[in-house]
Amino acid sequence: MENGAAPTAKPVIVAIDGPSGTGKSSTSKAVAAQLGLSYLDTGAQYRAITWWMVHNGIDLADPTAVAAVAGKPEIVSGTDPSAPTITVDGVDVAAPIRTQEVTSRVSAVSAVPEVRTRITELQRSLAAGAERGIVVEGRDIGTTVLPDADLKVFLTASPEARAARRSGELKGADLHATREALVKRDAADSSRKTSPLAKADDAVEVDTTELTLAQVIECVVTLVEEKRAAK
Ligand SMILES: Nc1ncnc2c1ncn2[C@@H]1O[C@H](COP(=O)(O)OP(=O)(O)O)[C@@H](O)[C@H]1O
Ligand SMILES: Nc1ccn([C@@H]2O[C@H](COP(=O)(O)OP(=O)(O)O)[C@@H](O)[C@H]2O)c(=O)n1
Repeated sequence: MENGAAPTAKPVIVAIDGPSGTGKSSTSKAVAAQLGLSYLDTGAQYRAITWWMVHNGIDLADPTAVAAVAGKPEIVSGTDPSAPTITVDGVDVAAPIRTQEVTSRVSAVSAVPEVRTRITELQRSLAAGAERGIVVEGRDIGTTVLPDADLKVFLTASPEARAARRSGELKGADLHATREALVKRDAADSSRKTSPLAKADDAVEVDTTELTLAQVIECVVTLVEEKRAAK
């Protein structure tokens, strides 16, 4: 090796998909931080474009109107797992994209093919630029965005466990209402025509219902290390 430098490890690409509240964000951030990889929350990108549409008074019930402006907002994602960021036209939208207003509308916007094409391009370009590799979490990463990922994980959990986790986050939120909203969003995301929420045939499925977050993180880190060793 020239100058005695250690051989550079090949970048590793990890796709983590699954419905809401299965632990994708928490797991992906921790795995990326532990392994020195970049991290991309693709749900935040769909939330950001939805926020921009709401902010600009676009009629979200009209897919043609949404498609017509899909290329307008500039969405920038920071991929450091210890401090992920998201801006739209230079505005920090990390907080406003988590409001109920955005959460209840994001499935309608993310179902529009022109929106998906635009956001998918951004995701592929960020993944290609990640020098050490990246953990990308979402709904269609293993099936559509990065079908050649080194490792694909599909997280699941019972609707009850997922609702309990979510209402724990949204202080005071009604458990039943949270469960209903979550199941409704999953149904919309799974039934859309373009790139629905789905497990890739070659994804490892991990049911997190009875696992602690630490156990899920350990399981995924082990899977990544096995793949890395085999590269
Ligand atoms: N295995 C787990 N057990 C208990 N709580 C969890 C587990 N995984 C994640 N959580 C918690 O559930 C909530 C939702 O997790 P998150 O990672 O945001 O899920 P997702 O990205 O799939 O929507 C967070 O508050 C997180 O700390
Ligand atoms: N790869 C992805 C990621 C998210 N999404 C959309 O974005 C929404 C928000 O995703 P999210 O990951 O922030 O959702 P939560 O897991 O935080 O509830 C989803 O309900 C989908 O409509 C998508 O269509 N494709």
